[in-house]
Amino acid sequence: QLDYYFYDRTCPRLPMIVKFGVWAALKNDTRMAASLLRLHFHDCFVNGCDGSVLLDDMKDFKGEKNALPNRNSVRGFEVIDTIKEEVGRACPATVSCVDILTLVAREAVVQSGGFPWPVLLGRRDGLMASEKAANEQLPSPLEPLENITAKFASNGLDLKDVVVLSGAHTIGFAQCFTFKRRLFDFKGSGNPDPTLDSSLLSSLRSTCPNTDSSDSKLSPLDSATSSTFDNAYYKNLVTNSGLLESDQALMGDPRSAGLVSSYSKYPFLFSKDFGESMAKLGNIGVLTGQVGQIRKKCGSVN
Ligand code: HEM
Ligand SMILES: [Ca+2]
Ligand SMILES: [Ca+2]
Repeated sequence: QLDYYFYDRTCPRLPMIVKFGVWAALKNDTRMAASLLRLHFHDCFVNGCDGSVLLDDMKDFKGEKNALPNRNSVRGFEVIDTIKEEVGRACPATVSCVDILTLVAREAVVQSGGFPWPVLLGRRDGLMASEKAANEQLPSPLEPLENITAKFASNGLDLKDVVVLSGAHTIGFAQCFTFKRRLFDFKGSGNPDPTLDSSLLSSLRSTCPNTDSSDSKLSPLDSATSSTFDNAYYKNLVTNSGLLESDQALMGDPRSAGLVSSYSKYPFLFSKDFGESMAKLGNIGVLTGQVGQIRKKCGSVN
């Protein structure tokens, strides 16, 4: 029921407004590309792509913004709100917040040097959000690949999608607390993670000293090219230079390691597969037809 031309007649300026809105946001803050891409992922993994992540706490439910994986971590809501207002001026009550977020995620990748992919449109905004579902369904960097793969599987995504979509970590940053146990006392061993390159280890230890006060310091997910959407993420994994445990864990299973190796050698293959997996991600649990609504403001239901 989604289609590529959904707003062609009703909002022809939509693509330009999204493009400009993302450009203006990245001009001030290149990291925002990563944050917007992640916001789309965190929406689609919790009750499908329905804009739930954008909702503030309401009278009858707690939103997802304060769920553990999101609190003090996801960002970019103001960018979505600004674009939504602009779209609303051009085409009142026409374009859903979730479609804007989906288009923004692609635009963020393209403006960071990645390739575009076709995006189906016509998703409608959901009426609720769930802090509990966000806590339960979003993957943690500390859980094993099997668990992460199971969370993807419950959204209709397979191991290949896990490997391909993890490539989103070619841009953006992580806070020290998300990977710190690799640096000092890995799983109670008293030693650092043996699958962490020693020169990366020493530079991470200087960014993230072994004190609680370093917990929110930032380190690039891709130490080679943190603001370019390329295949350097996979090259890093091949040389034990992934940042998160869940990143480096892709080398720990022969099936995922094989894919990592291919993407490290063939950037075009990565771009093609990334687009295909992003299209799958963007179609998870969508609302169409008369279900849901077109929100007036992305932070609240009408
Ligand atoms: C495979 C399981 C995944 C895990 C365990 C994971 C975990 C994380 C963690 C812990 C961070 C750092 C958050 C912080 O420090 O505040 C992060 C950042 C990020 N994640 Fe993931 N992630 C996963 C998959 C994905 C997917 C599928 C995408 C998008 C398609 C994605 C896109 C991003 C981006 C772009 C950032 C950087 C955000 C920024 O700089 O604001 N991640 N992820
Ligand atoms: Ca959602
Ligand atoms: Ca990169």
